[in-house]
Order: sequence, then C-alpha cells, then structure tokens
Amino acid sequence: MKIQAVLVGARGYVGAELISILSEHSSIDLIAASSRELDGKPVEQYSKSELIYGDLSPQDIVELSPDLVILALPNGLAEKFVKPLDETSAPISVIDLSADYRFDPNWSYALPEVHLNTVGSRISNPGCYATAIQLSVAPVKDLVDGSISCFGISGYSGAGTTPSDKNNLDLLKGNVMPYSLVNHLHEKEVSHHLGLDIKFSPHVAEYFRGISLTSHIPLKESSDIKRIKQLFQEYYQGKPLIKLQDEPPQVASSAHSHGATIGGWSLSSDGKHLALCCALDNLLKGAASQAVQNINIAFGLPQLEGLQVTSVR
Ligand SMILES: NC(=O)C1=CN([C@@H]2O[C@H](COP(=O)(O)OP(=O)(O)OC[C@H]3O[C@@H](n4cnc5c(N)ncnc54)[C@H](OP(=O)(O)O)[C@@H]3O)[C@@H](O)[C@H]2O)C=CC1
Ligand SMILES: CC(=O)N[C@@H](CCC(=O)OP(=O)(O)O)C(=O)O
Repeated sequence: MKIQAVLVGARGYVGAELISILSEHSSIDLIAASSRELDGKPVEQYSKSELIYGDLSPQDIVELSPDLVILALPNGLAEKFVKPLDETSAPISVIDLSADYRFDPNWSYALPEVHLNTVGSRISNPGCYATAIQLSVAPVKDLVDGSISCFGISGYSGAGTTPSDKNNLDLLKGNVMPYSLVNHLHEKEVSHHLGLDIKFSPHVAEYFRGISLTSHIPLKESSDIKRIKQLFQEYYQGKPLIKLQDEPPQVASSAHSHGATIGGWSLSSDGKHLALCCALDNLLKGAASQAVQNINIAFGLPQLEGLQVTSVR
C-alpha cells in the first residue's frame, strides 16, 4: 500500500520541487496539492496520475485522511493546518518545511546526516542555510574554541515567490545584497541545534538557485589539513548525499543535486583557524530533497528512495 500524501503550498518554489520528486517516488503518491492561486488548474509536473490544484482548508485535509501532510508554506502559517491534525484520532504524519517548529521539542528536527534522532510523526525540516552550516561544522564540533563566523550567498529562489527586495530582479541585477547581518533565524537555529556560538551573514544574488557558504572556525588546538579532512571523511562515511572534495565547491555544480558538497579546507599558518566551504541547492538538500529523505526515514523506506543521487563520492 502506497503512502498517500497531501502537499500544502504546492505552487511555491519548494512545493514545485516536491511535486517533481514525488512524481518519481515509488512508495508515495500525492492525492492532493493545495494552492489558492492555481485552484482548479492541473498539476502539470505530476506525471503519475491526473491531479488538480485545490484551495484546501485545514478541515478539507483532515477529511481526506491522508497518511502524510507536507507543509511548504511561508513561516507563521503551519499551526492553522497542524492543530486540526493534532486533534484528529487518525494517524496522520506531518512534515513542515517552514521555520515554525524548528525549536519545538515535541517535533523531530531532522537533518539526517547530523542529528540521528528518531524521526517521529511530527517532523521539522531544517532551513537551507542552516543545513549548509551544520554540515560544515558538525564534523569538527568538538574542536571548536569560540565563535564561528559564516558567510553565505543564496540564489533568489531562497526568498520564495512573494515579492520582496530579495527576489526583485531589478534590484539584484549585477548585484549581491546583504541582509539580516545579525539575528537571522538560521543563526539561532544552528546555534541552538549544535550548541555552539555561530554568527551568520546572508547575502542574495542575481542567480536562481544554490547556496555558497564559507565558514571560519576557531580551533582549540593547532591542527593540520590531513587530520581535518580525515574527520570529515569519517563523519560522512556511509552518508551518500554528502560529497567531499579538496577544491572549494562551486554553487553551479551543486544546483539540481540532491546532496551537498564540502571542501576547500584551509588552515591559517598557526593551524588554529579553519576555513571551508559548502555548496548545496537551497530548494533540494536545503528543502525538498531533505524533506523526502526525512519522510523516507519516518516511514521506514530506503533513505534515498525517489532521490536520484547525482553527486556521490
Ligand atoms: N525557498 C527556499 O530556498 C527554501 C524555503 N524554505 C521554506 O519552505 C517554505 C516554502 O518556501 P517557498 O516555496 O520558497 O515559498 P513560496 O513563496 O515560493 O511559496 C509559498 C506557498 O505557500 C502558499 N501560500 C502562501 N500564503 C498562504 C496562505 N496564507 N495560506 C495558504 N497557502 C499559502 C502559496 O500558494 P498560494 O498563494 O497559491 O496558495 C505557495 O504555494 C517556507 O516556509 C520557506 O521558508 C526552506 C528552505 C529553503
Ligand atoms: C534568500 C533568502 O531570502 N533566503 C531565506 C532562506 C530560506 C529558508 O530556508 O527559509 P526558512 O528558514 O524560512 O525555511 C532567508 O534568508 O530567510
């Protein structure tokens, strides 16, 4: 019996990626895709069966009695859909791709390569920058002394489809736009989940998809590149979505890939300042692919089902 899923926020950039992935997934079928703007139109990317976008209320979703509800809505809207699902006796799992439950201890915050917690029936998917930061820092977490500093650049799809300066192509033309230089939500998210002091300055650029993140990590003791690389290799052994390479990863090579690439390890002459880079696709490992990876884990399916691995070591 296949898992029957409802997708809410199906018109958005992340929703569209989820539809494409689930079109190829052999164990999960979409039974409904919600969008107010596209209500009544066919879901053209979904190839398994005829599917029409609907403007579904939270109660409509409960009545469909699916196995799984996937929420890909802007921040602050999830509770309206989660509350009636919590109140029903039907065993309906929920995965939320927004930031709304990332600090809630009753939800499983699930970045599979880093947090090996058991995934329950309420899953909170990490943020895109937060994924890149945690993948970059986790292997050397125990060596850190002081504040880590991360510099990120994202394509404008990171800002979603609601018009703002961060997805305004007139403002972005020939430009890189810094924003939220302190207190970005992902700064709090990674500091909370890694238990480290992490500073993060995001930027958005004119290209569509992909994140390039550079992390500066102060170390307690002098180290050497061979040891650092070995720590990364050991940490990511058997985790096929993470590719390691000597050269700094390029954002263009990670676009359209379900995984993340880490590399460019560099040490200062005293061996106590480590810098490294991570590139990933904000819409895939930063959102939709990671969500499908988490759903697979929650339902006991092979972790990479539906995710064609384009970048393996
Ligand atoms: N873009 C990215 O790189 C990443 C995004 N995320 C998170 O994923 C979520 C989705 O992001 P993204 O796809 O970029 O966002 P978009 O702005 O592209 O899409 C938002 C979706 O939500 C729907 N929506 C908006 N407002 C409402 C509402 N009031 N009630 C019901 N539906 C609504 C929209 O459809 P309609 O208006 O037709 O109903 C649309 O389908 C966000 O929480 C974002 O923070 C996480 C990681 C990366
Ligand atoms: C370019 C851009 O605006 N990027 C978004 C990150 C998208 C994301 O991961 O958002 P959530 O944490 O809300 O899921 C931002 O900086 O807020």
